[in-house]
Amino acid sequence: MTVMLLGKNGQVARELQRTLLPFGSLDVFGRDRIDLEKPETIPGVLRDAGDAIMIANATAFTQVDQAETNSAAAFAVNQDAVGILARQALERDALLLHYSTDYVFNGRKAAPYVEADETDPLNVYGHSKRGGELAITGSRCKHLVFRTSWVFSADGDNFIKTILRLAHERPQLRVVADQFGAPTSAELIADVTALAVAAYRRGHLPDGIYHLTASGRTSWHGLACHVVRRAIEIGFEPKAGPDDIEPITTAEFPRPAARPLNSSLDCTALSSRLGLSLPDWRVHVDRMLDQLRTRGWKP
Ligand SMILES: NC(=O)C1=CN([C@@H]2O[C@H](COP(=O)(O)OP(=O)(O)OC[C@H]3O[C@@H](n4cnc5c(N)ncnc54)[C@H](OP(=O)(O)O)[C@@H]3O)[C@@H](O)[C@H]2O)C=CC1
Ligand SMILES: Cc1cn([C@H]2C[C@H](O)[C@@H](COP(=O)(O)OP(=O)(O)O[C@H]3O[C@@H](C)C(=O)[C@@H](O)[C@H]3O)O2)c(=O)[nH]c1=O
Repeated sequence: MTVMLLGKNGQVARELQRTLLPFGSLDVFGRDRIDLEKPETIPGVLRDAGDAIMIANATAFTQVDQAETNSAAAFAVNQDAVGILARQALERDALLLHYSTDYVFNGRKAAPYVEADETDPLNVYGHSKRGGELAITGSRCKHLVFRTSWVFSADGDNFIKTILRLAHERPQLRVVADQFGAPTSAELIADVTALAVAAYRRGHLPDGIYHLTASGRTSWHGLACHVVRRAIEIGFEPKAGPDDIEPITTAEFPRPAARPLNSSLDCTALSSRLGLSLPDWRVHVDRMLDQLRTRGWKP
């Protein structure tokens, strides 16, 4: 019983190497084995690897601003490769696990987004990820797609580490305070993925797209202030404290890619089916900071 996992060193990929183990022997495909910017090479590589009961795709072109100028790579990895994986899953009758993003929405809804809400991505990354979703749902393969948001882990590159670094370099920071969402740990995503797969196998969870984030909401500014405050409490010594982080508007921090103002995802569909209470976003942020401290991580 082989589980093919695409992605090796990514935030979610690393955690899935822990939580998918009970479902079969893991065959991990890093960039060295499959380059998803060349989607046409995927069928050959997977054929040589043999059969599988599950294909988990934790890869993506995740550099949101770079996607604006390298849309060919973003669409190859986030859409075209995903379509090929869906066909591979269908041919093998394997379950395809896949991840998508809050950035498929335009962020203009006042309330948290539910799965059935209309998508309307604002940037190339969001368009390419929506393309990946459609490639799966249009393929008739067995699938679970989890839309998540603002992902972090102690191993990965993410906003939290960026803010810790900046706070150690500069006495003052400026961070947007009008984009809202739920910071979500790769650990939580991988844990809930395993629960979802188990429920799927028991027939308790149908194929589909599900929202999966931590609970609660904050802005990037709220997250940055929390991170710096907590970091000081556990012994980091940044130059900037929480009061030195200026709240600014999106317009005051121009970036190549537009980002949604409301990134909140309503996770009721998944949590109610799994009988789960998703933890507040602060729980795993604090855990990650503790991990960094214990490891002696230097910002
Ligand atoms: N990061 C975030 O804030 C969010 C992420 N998501 C989604 O969650 C999923 C996981 O994201 P996350 O773990 O944060 O991503 P990371 O950026 O941490 O990791 C990206 C992964 O994609 C792989 N990859 C990228 N390009 C290629 C390529 N050309 N060929 C082969 N492999 C490639 C990398 O491979 P290797 O390990 O070999 O280097 C790595 O495993 C993605 O679908 C993403 O869209 C959704 C919302 C927020
Ligand atoms: C570093 C920094 C960022 N910002 C702003 C810019 C942006 O609006 C916001 C987040 O910045 P980042 O570029 O780190 O995050 P970004 O790459 O937009 O993060 C997104 O990644 C993709 C993969 C997803 O799917 C999304 O869910 C989301 O996590 O914070 C500041 O205001 N000040 C700063 O010093």
